[in-house]
Amino acid sequence: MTVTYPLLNAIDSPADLRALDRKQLPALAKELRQFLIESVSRTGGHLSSNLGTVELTIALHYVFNTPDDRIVWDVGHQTYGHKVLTGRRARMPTLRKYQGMSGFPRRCESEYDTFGTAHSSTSISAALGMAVAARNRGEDRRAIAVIGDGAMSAGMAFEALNNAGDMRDVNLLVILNDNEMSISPPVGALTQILARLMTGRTVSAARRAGGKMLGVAPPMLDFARRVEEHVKGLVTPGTLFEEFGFNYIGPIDGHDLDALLPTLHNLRKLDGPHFLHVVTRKGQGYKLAEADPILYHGVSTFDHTEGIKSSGKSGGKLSYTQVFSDWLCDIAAQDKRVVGITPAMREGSGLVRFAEEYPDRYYDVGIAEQHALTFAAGLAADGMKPVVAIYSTFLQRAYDQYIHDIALQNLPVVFAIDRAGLVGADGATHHGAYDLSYLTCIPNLVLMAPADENECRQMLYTAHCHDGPSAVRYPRGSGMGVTPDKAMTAYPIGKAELRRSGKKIALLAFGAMLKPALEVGEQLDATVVNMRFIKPLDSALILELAQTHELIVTIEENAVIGGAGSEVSRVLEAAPAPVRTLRLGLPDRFIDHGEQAQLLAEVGLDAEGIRKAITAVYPANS
Ligand SMILES: Cc1ncc(C[n+]2csc(CCOP(=O)(O)OP(=O)(O)O)c2C)c(N)n1
Ligand SMILES: CC(=O)[C@@H](O)[C@H](O)COP(=O)(O)O
Ligand SMILES: [Mg+2]
Repeated sequence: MTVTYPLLNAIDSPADLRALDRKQLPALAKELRQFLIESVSRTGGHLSSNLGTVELTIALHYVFNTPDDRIVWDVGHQTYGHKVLTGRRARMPTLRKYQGMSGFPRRCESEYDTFGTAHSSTSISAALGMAVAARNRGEDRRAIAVIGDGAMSAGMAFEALNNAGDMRDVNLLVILNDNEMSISPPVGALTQILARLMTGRTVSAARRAGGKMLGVAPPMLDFARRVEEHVKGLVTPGTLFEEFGFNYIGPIDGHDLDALLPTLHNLRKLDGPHFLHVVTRKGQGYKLAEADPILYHGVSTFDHTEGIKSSGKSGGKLSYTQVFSDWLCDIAAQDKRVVGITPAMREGSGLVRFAEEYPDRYYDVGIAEQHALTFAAGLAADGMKPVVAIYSTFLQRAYDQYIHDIALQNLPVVFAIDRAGLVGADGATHHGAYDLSYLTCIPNLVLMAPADENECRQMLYTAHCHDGPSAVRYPRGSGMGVTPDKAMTAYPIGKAELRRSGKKIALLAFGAMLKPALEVGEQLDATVVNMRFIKPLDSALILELAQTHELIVTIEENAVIGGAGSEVSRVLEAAPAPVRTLRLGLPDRFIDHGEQAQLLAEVGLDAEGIRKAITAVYPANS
């Protein structure tokens, strides 16, 4: 059955939307929701968050004069409706595809994408900047931050609230999109405060208590009422946000246009900082996503009439994440000191099984990477063996905590760094492109990159055995398909593995780059080394190869600037005679979204690209 979208197909900009009669908006919402289900089921992407913000997106573009009024979408994974309504409906089939539309707002993509997001909790800071710019230039426009309850748990959001609440003459609207859900089940005290408000448990409990006292003398009843008001004042987030200097409104139903439109119209006329609390359901309008918003948070292509089939191993191979998941449970069984920590990425980082088997040793700290690391440092300082499971890109947010709280104190924290290298569809904001550069320069770290799934398991064990900070960085998805050995054996620290002996050229491969390096090594009859350790490097082997080869090539899926190759060059300074080097890695530019294989080919890190780069500087068989 072909679905038609008469209202949606007539909207090429918010001006077209604003020309509609408001009575047409519920029908538009129905069309937009169905369009998103159809489109995202064909391309993959973020689904349940987008379904939960259909009415809010329509209401915002209907009431506010976008793009003059600025909307900043926190995380930005919920902006597919925004993109459709701002002239990009026809581009939805290219969503997150190579050279197609981004899955997040991007300033270069549209004037309606006022700020690039994807890492969470930046929207209030950015919107405040825009609001101050408007005030300083005497422009009458509004800045609106739309932030989820998960993103609200990050310290940066409160830093911005604290700063904004002090600026009475700035027109800023913060909209909390509260669906009681992050990617994993909600955690933290803020969740409790919001939940209490929304269910009204505390207030109605006080009211019931008051009711029971109906039979008693009026003074007591009055006292009960005062208790209720006091309790309500204490627990409502309105108090929390009003203490920050905001005028708190809500909670209102974020799917009810009859509530959203008048509220936003009124707020548009008010000056100063305001905080609107809307309640939505993640996955709204698609029963399967409503029932499991986490499963439908980020989806691959699927048949939306049947829903997602259970996601097992990809193509029969274990993913690196699954290797980590199994290892963590195995090491936890052996060592009671082991605890697992995630900053709100239980599913993505592979902690679901650990959370089920070791609930009292599992910590989801919310979207709070900085806190996650120093929390781990505190645990390690007092004899525990914390394992922080974290995406490479999100580790960037906790860089000083890594240096100041863990490395400087030489504390035994294990980092399981997932999504290292090019991640694919999420693009430039999510590639794990820099961890080898930003970690190698810090003292006290043992830093490893596995060539396959078995090495991943053994390296995690090596990290566990090391008495100091240690990290294993591995890519998104599966590896060579090598089944991990059940037995866990620690590698000798700083020792590489010679995989092929050849002539003249030596290829030093880091991590998953071993696979293409072996292919090229065969073609060029080159020596191939599985380096295993980025820190400490196997300097003895490097210097030995320098004396028997004419060209040393390093290959890493990390920025070539400051990466593993730079460290090899530094070791070669001690070589008795100079040797030619060639460093291959990610170029000094941001890499957009696409399939991982497409992106590796684009940057010349597939076998063909590596071979071409070598023969360009060192003609084959010369
Ligand atoms: C700094 C950072 N850490 C982790 C993530 C991964 N992440 C993407 S969406 C999300 C949950 C966001 O929850 P919420 O703000 O409530 O939005 P919802 O998905 O519920 O609409 C997380 C943790 C991120 N994007 N940025
Ligand atoms: C929006 C966000 O940051 C996460 O949803 C991220 O897209 C998850 O990435 P993976 O799909 O690699 O787990
Ligand atoms: Mg949420």
